[in-house]
Amino acid sequence: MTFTTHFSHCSTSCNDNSKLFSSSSRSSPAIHYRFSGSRRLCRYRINSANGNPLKALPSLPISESAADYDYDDNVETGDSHSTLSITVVGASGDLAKKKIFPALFALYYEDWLPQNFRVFGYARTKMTDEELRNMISRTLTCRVDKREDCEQKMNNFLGRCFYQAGQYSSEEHFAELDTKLKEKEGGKSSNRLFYLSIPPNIFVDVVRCASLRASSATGWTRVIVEKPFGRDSESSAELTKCLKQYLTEEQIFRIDHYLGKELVENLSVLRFSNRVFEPLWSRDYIRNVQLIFSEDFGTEGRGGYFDNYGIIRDIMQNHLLQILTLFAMETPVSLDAEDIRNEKVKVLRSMKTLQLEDVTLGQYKGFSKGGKLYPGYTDDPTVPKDSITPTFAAAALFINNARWDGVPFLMKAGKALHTKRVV
Ligand SMILES: NC(=O)C1=CN([C@@H]2O[C@H](COP(=O)(O)OP(=O)(O)OC[C@H]3O[C@@H](n4cnc5c(N)ncnc54)[C@H](OP(=O)(O)O)[C@@H]3O)[C@@H](O)[C@H]2O)C=CC1
Ligand SMILES: O=C1O[C@H](COP(=O)(O)O)[C@@H](O)[C@H](O)[C@H]1O
Repeated sequence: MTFTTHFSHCSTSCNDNSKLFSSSSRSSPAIHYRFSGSRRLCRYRINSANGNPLKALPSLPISESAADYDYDDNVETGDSHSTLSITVVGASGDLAKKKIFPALFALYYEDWLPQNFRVFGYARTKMTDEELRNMISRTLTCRVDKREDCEQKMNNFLGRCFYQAGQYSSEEHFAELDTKLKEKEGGKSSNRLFYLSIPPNIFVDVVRCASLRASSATGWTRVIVEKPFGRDSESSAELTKCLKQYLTEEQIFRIDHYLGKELVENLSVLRFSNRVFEPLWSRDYIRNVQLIFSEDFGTEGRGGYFDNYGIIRDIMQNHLLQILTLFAMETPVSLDAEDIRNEKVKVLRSMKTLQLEDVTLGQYKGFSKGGKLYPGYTDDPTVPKDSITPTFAAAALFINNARWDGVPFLMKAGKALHTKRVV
């Protein structure tokens, strides 16, 4: 039997970050999960009723004038005495546009955010508040089965979005951000969340500037860090060391959004709660395991990040490796995060070091089809013309343990391929 894993497209969800928006500080762990001023407990998983991704409704028409939005400037937004300020650092980028702003809106739409929240975009690109709102409004969607008030909710959400331009290594610019945050927080006790939607090589600069000049003096400050966590084990260790100069471990939330995908989440349940599968889950019945990530679009302006990392660091080392370890691990003592992590580490330690002859690399070239021109990787203006960064990689990995000895785990990942699918 060949085991090929099918992954559905992403549902909006976070990993085990249940503490992310909670109002508790480290000294009061007992009240984790409850939003300040919120009516409900914080679960913040935003699947539609049938568990499928939130479906798109027509986007809000692009607003020409600021008057279209329900502005929130210093308006009392609830009865709570505290506020939540979410700053998306790298707000002009791909991840922010495609996933973070839509996910924040989904949280708001579903009533999972505290009453007094605001969203701030921060990046080097010059933008006004209105331009940020117009950019965000193009990506907002509502659930199909709950369309009521969708447009109104979008307007309300957009009215709570603000923008501050600045450099990532400038303490002065983060002090300006702090002034803006304070102005909108209106003297209330404030919790602050910084979402680092930027290339990892600038994480430390941002954390330094944000913690020295823009952290909350009256509530908690937390930071979400996106994969990849460094370029190699040395830079990853260095990154952790640097982050810890400014933050405690409890303030850092590392994200790999593939762990929030439905099938990935269900993998352990399928395996460990189903007695049919467990005896078949080994070299005796599985000839090979294939993990395939295929996108039908290229970098499209993301060269600033992608070209320094390439497809192995962008997809394989994190998303696909996480799935591989979940697939291959032994039964954990419990489904607690720490027990699962321990089993995953054992798989990684049993893996044979990857040999160069077991890897194939490639880079997509431009071509034309049916009169349409498809640009190559180095045609992207954000990519250096002489780049040799791989956009495609295939590798055969082996796990030297009793269960998987001799079974190849075939990983393939590529951008600008024929189809979009993760299999
Ligand atoms: N895109 C996606 O779907 C996903 C991305 N991620 C992760 O999110 C992070 C950001 O990715 P993504 O948004 O795609 O990347 P982008 O290339 O879109 O970069 C985000 C923003 O960072 C700034 N930036 C880009 N390159 C540089 C650079 N070399 N130096 C300083 N600033 C730079 C730019 O803002 P400005 O010029 O305005 O300052 C840009 O808009 C990465 O760690 C990635 O792994 C994780 C999951 C999914
Ligand atoms: O982490 C990343 O993931 C996206 C693909 O995510 P998906 O949820 O849309 O499958 C990828 O495009 C991007 O290069 C990478 O940084």
